Amino acid sequence: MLIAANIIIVYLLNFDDQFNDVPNLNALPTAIERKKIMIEIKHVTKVYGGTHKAVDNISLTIPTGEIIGFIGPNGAGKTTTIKMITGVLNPDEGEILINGKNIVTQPLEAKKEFGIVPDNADIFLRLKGIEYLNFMADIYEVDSATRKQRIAQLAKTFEMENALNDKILSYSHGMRQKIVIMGVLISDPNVWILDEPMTGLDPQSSYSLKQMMKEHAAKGNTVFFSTHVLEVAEKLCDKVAIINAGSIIFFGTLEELQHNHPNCDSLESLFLEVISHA
Ligand SMILES: Nc1ncnc2c1ncn2[C@@H]1O[C@H](COP(=O)(O)OP(=O)(O)OP(=O)(O)O)[C@@H](O)[C@H]1O
Repeated sequence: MLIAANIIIVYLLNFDDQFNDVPNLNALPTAIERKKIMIEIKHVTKVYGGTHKAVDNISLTIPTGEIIGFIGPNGAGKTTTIKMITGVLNPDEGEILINGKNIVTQPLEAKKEFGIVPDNADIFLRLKGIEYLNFMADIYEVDSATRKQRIAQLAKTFEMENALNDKILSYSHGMRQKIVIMGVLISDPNVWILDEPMTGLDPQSSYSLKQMMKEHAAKGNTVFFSTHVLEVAEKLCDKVAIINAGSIIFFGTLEELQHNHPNCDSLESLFLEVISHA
């Protein structure tokens, strides 16, 4: 009896040791999942034209389960960074891993881990919306039952049901943005990377997208998006990364940012303060 009790105690102690930083055992799988690192940017530099350092030795570690806002003034290096994360451009120095896959040396494996909404939604203009969605579903091997269900759901969310049989060429800017977002979401990637995703969206679609971003992160996934709209970043993000002239000048929570600058009462004033001292 005593031996059995000892075995149970030793087991419980070891169990507790393994998870001693997890406060709630009911939340165990999510807590462990959230410790995973999804995007690792290590000492990355990009030089245009041999001389212009658009991105200068930046490092960011982005875990799962969080929404990260990427903010900075015009020309700071946001799009260049996003293009390197997604394999559109190769860094001149450093490396980028998406869920452990190197975007330069393992591009096919790395690209399966994320979906990208680029800043320019003018793509595949000669295709009909539905053809584009099926094309994206084919690339990511989404089976027909799943794609049918996702297309119906996304079309409803973004109020695009009546537009899917029209050519993308005939769409407004906002509708083009919506079809690109739908094309990304159809494969349900773990990591969402979005470059200025709210631009051109009407209030309802913008609201829906923000809700979807929150739900996606709450499920233990990662959302990384650039924006100039600081109110959006303020309300939506778990953390912000601020880039200025190619360098990361802050990465952390808004509380941490505010702690460093107690006189500022909004992300806008914090942002202006940080940029002015950079
Ligand atoms: N293809 C290119 N060739 C040369 N220079 C470039 C190229 N693309 C960007 N740049 C320069 O690199 C810098 C960073 O540009 P980038 O587009 O990454 O900034 P950004 O933060 O996304 O800006 P914005 O908020 O205005 O979209 C800028 O000085 C820009 O002029």
